[in-house]
Amino acid sequence: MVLMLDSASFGTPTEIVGESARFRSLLSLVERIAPTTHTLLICGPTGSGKEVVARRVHAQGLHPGQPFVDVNCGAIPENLIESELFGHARGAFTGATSQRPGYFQQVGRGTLFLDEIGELPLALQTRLLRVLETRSFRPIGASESLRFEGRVVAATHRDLQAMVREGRFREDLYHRLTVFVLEVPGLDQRREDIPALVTHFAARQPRPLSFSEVALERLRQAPWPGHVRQLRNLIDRLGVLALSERIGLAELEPFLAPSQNASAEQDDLADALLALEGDNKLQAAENLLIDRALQHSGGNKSAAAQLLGVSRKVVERRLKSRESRGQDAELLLEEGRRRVEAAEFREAIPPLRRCLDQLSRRHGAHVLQFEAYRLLGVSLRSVNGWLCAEACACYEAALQAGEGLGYGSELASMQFGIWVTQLMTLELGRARATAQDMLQRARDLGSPAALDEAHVAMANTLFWLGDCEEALACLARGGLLQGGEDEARSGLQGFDLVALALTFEGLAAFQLGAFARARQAMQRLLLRCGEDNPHPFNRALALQGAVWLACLFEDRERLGPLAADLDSLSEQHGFTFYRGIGQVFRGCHMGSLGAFDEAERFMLEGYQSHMLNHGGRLFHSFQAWQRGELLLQAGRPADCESLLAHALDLALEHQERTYLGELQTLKARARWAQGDPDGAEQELRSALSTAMALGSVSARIAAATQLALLLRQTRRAQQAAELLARALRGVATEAPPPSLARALQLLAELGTGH
Ligand SMILES: Nc1ncnc2c1ncn2[C@@H]1O[C@H](COP(=O)(O)OP(=O)(O)OP(=O)(O)O)[C@@H](O)[C@H]1O
Repeated sequence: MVLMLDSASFGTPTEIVGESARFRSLLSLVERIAPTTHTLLICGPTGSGKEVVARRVHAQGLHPGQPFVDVNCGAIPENLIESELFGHARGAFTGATSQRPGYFQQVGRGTLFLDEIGELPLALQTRLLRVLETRSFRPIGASESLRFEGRVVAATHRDLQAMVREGRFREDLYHRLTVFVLEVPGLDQRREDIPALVTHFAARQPRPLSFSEVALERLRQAPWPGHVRQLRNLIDRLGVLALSERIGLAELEPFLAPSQNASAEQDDLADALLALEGDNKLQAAENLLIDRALQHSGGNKSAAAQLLGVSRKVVERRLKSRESRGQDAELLLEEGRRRVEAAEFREAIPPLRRCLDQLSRRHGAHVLQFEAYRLLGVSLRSVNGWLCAEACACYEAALQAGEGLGYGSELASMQFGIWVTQLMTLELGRARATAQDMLQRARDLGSPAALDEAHVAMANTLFWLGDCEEALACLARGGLLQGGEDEARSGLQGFDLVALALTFEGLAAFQLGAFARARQAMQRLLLRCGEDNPHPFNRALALQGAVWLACLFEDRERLGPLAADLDSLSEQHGFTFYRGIGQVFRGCHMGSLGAFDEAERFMLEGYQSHMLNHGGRLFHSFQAWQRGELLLQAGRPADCESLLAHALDLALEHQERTYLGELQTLKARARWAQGDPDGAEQELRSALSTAMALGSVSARIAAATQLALLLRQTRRAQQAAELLARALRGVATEAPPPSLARALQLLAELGTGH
């Protein structure tokens, strides 16, 4: 840890060199952000100049006369870091003989530079977040909180986003820190700056050096994996050791070649150490060294200590502290498990986080790590809902730790949890990859329950990706289409997989124009919706499928009661997502009765409060289609068009293709209603080709019907008849939905010249 309150800290601008376009644009960003109080994150490779930039921010900030406190989060021993940051009251713990102000207090209104923020243990990340949110902190053992008046500038050379995904960095803290991010480019990104930097460092030598053009060029071309710091070190060495003050290629080469080889080897070694498991690489490297020395010495501690160049006592102390850390981790895990078993999920989170912190420094602790990540994932999910990204990251970490430990079905369950989150957040590409892994895992396990679940997951994902034919084929491959009325297949999670399979069978069949089959699926779902279904969640699943199909078939009589039933059942049992679906369909029903305002209110409430606010975006295209329809009918075509434009963007961005044709058709109708038939015609033609490309018969019927109406209105009845006839060719007319009946009616009218 370095604590610096040097002269540069109090307003003297730190010299900073760099003329390249990339560096100049960084400096101009600094100039704009510095005189604010925003928290900043500075990213860039080690030695690129992150601290120099932080000092520049301070110097150009609102309080350059206040302290600049430099804290290296990776270098403070973990047991001291809390008291170093927050300070402590007298007697707060053994050895706290006097009160001590922490850095948050020492910094006053100045800048607290948290270097290597990625090394901060999870428990302290939580505390830091709280300080940033409340602008106050409480020293250990103190009764009163103090106000934090300074500014936090954090820096890291790590990929914090990846750490968030791995559950090693808190997502909420990440978002708090990344409102403003300054990227310091590595030296390889701005070689133009090398000559100026060389001149700058050369001038600071006891004997100022000068460089020949070729020598400068050689330096410009050389690799600089240690960036500016490595360059500065080289010039410093030249300053002391070069025989002449004028540096040509001959003087330079001996310093460059061997030192670069040596430093490259050291870099390789350091990189290998940085790739060790766990958060605290220093601790991991130390463990590795001690273990290796003990191996060489055949377990003799004195001989190992000699190899390490320390006393035997040091080796013993380190081994002991490692042992006690291990015991702590087991106790913490035990406490976490007890809490989870007592459904005290919120209380289970802190001990589990601490446990994982400790385990991260231990090798081969996969069993404990698996269990701790699993329990933490369960707890986070219970507290924050299905869409909690941190919970998902915990499941992913558990999956990694548990691989090869023989926890087959537990891992499959966790993978299902990950898939649900990916699906709900519309990461459809990743959801498909996860479903694929689930299929493979289920086959390896030889578990029919896991296999059923994986097939349903894959079919569901394929449906949203717009591949309805493949979704049906997948259900068939999984043997999920032949089930009788009372068939019960519940997978590993205990859900009614038959209800889900019927839902996606019905929806996919509808899109493919197999309307009789879709109606049959709806009938079978209706049988599972009744009050006699003893499992509320399974009832909600069946209701969801039935109400959705009733809406597609414009079956008003069923739509209203089913939607109300789904809404109240979900409210009663806290099924947030299904509550949202219930309300959207209630809106659809009210819209069909002409109660537009109330319908819109229900739809907005359903989608925004119960889905979007919880991070769920699935169902977005369907609800936008229905809400757009409502706006159009209510005489608000401009609102309809802008809603649809946004919905189309989002759907395309996420590959959510199922309802693309419907969205495009509706957008075209909105344009037509605003007096732009040419624009509408173009859009309808494009909707028609989208529907063809996706193989969506229902979207094809909708687009062709509208286009035929438009052509008829613009005196091209012949063309209209041909186009519609072509579009309807081969469509099965058995049990048609009203949309097909209307299309057939129009075709008949066009044929008879009406
Ligand atoms: N643009 C610059 N102008 C002048 N000196 C610089 C510049 N960038 C870096 N330096 C010098 O290079 C050395 C390394 O810079 P600094 O400590 O800011 O890097 P860093 O990215 O914070 O490194 P780390 O990730 O290891 O903390 C320092 O001696 C600093 O003075």
